[in-house]
This record gives sequence, C-alpha cells and structure tokens, in this order.
Amino acid sequence: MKVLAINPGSTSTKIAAYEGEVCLWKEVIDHPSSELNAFAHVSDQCDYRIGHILKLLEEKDTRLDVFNGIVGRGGMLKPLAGGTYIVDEYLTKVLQNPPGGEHASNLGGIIAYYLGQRINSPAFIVDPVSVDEFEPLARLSGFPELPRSSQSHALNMKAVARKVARKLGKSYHALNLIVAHLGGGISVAPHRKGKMIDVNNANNEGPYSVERCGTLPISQLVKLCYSGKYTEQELRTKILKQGGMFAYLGTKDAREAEKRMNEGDQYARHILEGLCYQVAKEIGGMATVLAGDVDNIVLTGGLAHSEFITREIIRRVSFISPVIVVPGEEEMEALALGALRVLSGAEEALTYKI
Ligand SMILES: Nc1ncnc2c1ncn2[C@@H]1O[C@H](COP(=O)(O)OP(=O)(O)OP(=O)(O)O)[C@@H](O)[C@H]1O
Ligand SMILES: CCCC(=O)O
Repeated sequence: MKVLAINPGSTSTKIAAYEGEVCLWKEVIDHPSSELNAFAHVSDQCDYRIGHILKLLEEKDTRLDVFNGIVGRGGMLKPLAGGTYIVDEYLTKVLQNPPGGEHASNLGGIIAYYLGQRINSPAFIVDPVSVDEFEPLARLSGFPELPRSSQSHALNMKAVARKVARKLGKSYHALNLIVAHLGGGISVAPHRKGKMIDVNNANNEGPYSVERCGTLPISQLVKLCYSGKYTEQELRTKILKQGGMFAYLGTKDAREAEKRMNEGDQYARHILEGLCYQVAKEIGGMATVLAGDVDNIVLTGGLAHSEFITREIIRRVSFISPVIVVPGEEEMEALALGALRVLSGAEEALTYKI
C-alpha cells in the first residue's frame, strides 16, 4: 500500500512517499517569500504548490497513480477529536476558509483532495491543529467570553506519544504522558490514556518559544493595545512571529543562541535558561492536571536536539517522572501511518461534519 504525504508549512512544502511503514523518499520544496508574497491568501497558493509537487514527482520518476491514498496536514478547523479524517468536497470547501483562520496547514487537505481526485484515490488529513480533547475544566479561563481553546502541534505530539508507548511495550491508551513539543512554537500537553486533555494553545499561552511570546502580563498588554503605538497586525506579528527568544536576541535559531552562550554571552544564556524555565513550569502545571499520575514526560521538536536545553528542562522536571527525549518531528510518518491505518482497515476514517 503506497501513500503520498503532504505537509505545507509557511515557507516550504514537505513531501514524502511511503510504502507501508517504509519511507521511500522525503523532500522539502522551499518557497521563497518573493513567490509567496504574490498570493493575497494562503488558499490562493493551492495551484502553485500542486505545480511544484507534480514537478517533484516527475523528477522522482514517480507516477501519481501508484498511490493508494493522499494525505495532508489538517488545519485550523473547528475543535474536533484526534484521528484520520476523510477529505470530501465539503471539508475541502471548509479548509478554504476555515473557522480558525489562515494557516499553511489548511492547504494540506485541499491539495490531497485535488490530487486524490485525479487518480480516484481517497484523501485524508490526520490530527489537525484544532484537535480538541479537552475536559470541561480545561476550557475555563476566568473570562466567560474568552474560553481556552485547543490549538497545538497535535500531529507530532500524538505520533511521538504512540512511538514512545511502542518503545515501552505499552498502548498509548494505557499511559499518562506529558508531551512537550519544542519547535518554532511550543505545545505542552498532558495525554491521559490517549487523550490530550489540556494544552497551552501554542499561539496564545504558555512558555515563550524561539519566535512566539506565550503568556503575557495581561494588564500591560491591554494598555499597549490601546496606546496607539502599534496597529493590530503589528502587535500580532510581534506576538507570533517576532516574540520570545527572537525579541530578546534577534535570532530564531536556537543553535545560534547557544553558540553565543558558549562564546561567553551571558545574556544569551539568560534568555535560553528563561525558555527552559518556562517549559519546565508548564510541564509542572500539566502534571497537576494528571494529579501527579505521570508515567513519562516526553520532549520533542527541533529544540529537543539541544543537550543544553533538554538538560535544563530535565533537571527541573525529573522529580515528576522519567523523561524521554525524541528530537525533531515525526509529522510525515504520522501522516502516512494515519492514512495507512484507515486504508488497511485497522481504523475507520472520521467524517468532518457541520
Ligand atoms: N541541533 C539543534 N540544537 C539546537 N536547536 C536546534 C537544533 N536543531 C534545530 N534546532 C532549533 O529548533 C527550532 C526549530 O524547531 P522545529 O524545526 O521543530 O520548528 P518548526 O518545524 O519550524 O516549527 P513548529 O515545530 O512550530 O511547526 C529552531 O530554533 C532551531 O534552531
Ligand atoms: C497552533 C500551533 C500549531 C503550529 O504552530 O503549527
């Protein structure tokens, strides 16, 4: 059984071909901002990205019709349960203007659908950004008009959680885990018996990341919003693209920050330690969600490659449970395996409904 996996990001499209669980090849198509800037909306980039994907398949001497299914990363949909969803005409329409707003991941399902149509094969999305398995208590914010919402790196977190469970010889549904995805954004989620029952919304709350602010002092933020100093768009950019480590150090590359620290830059050390301190604090908070019943803490994402960062976090949280480090991300594999579970009949595809 062969599956083509498509993961559109803000500056690239990742593509991988799988035969069963074996990755045949994996490629990244970079999209320069000079090209992407020509599109007013993310959804307008569909034909442009499909053109690149078809060209890549030609270069790989791979015909589209060898694939039994096409799978894409799912986007900013309404809150929904984790799993593999079939992409039909209705979901394709929703993804063009989804309730959660613009995000490159919205293109994953749309592209999968159009490519699937060409070869009469099913299209899927897996564990989209909006996976919501919150318990009622997790929704309370203290401000009824602004309930907490679940938007996270669910795809990678669930894939890594399943992988860790396999390594431990247990089922994901038998474990209590706290998974921290440490990437461009940071998501920290308690997974209780296979359900992500809380998470800091990676765009709204929690630790600062290499580019996002996370939780901010709210009174000062409200004051700044009304100060006339920034437009709404400027503030959003400062919070989501130019916040966190970037705001302090002018780089989003943790390797660069660490290099400076190793060369004696005490300020770079302070900011990196701050990021680790905040991640550890979030993990500690999520341990209380599980009432302390934590089998393992898992650190994943690009920053989990860093020995300094993982050590700093581990020394603060290892009193809670053993910590397992799974550096990088498993998103392409997670997409392929999600589609394969359905194609092989091991799992039933979910349908996105109104
Ligand atoms: N070996 C490494 N040591 C330290 N930091 C690293 C290493 N490799 C990658 N990183 C850092 O990881 C961060 C990016 O992580 P990652 O690639 O998971 O993010 P992304 O995929 O761009 O965003 P997101 O995870 O939010 O989708 C960057 O700051 C990068 O410098
Ligand atoms: C909203 C979190 C997901 C992402 O940043 O990709």
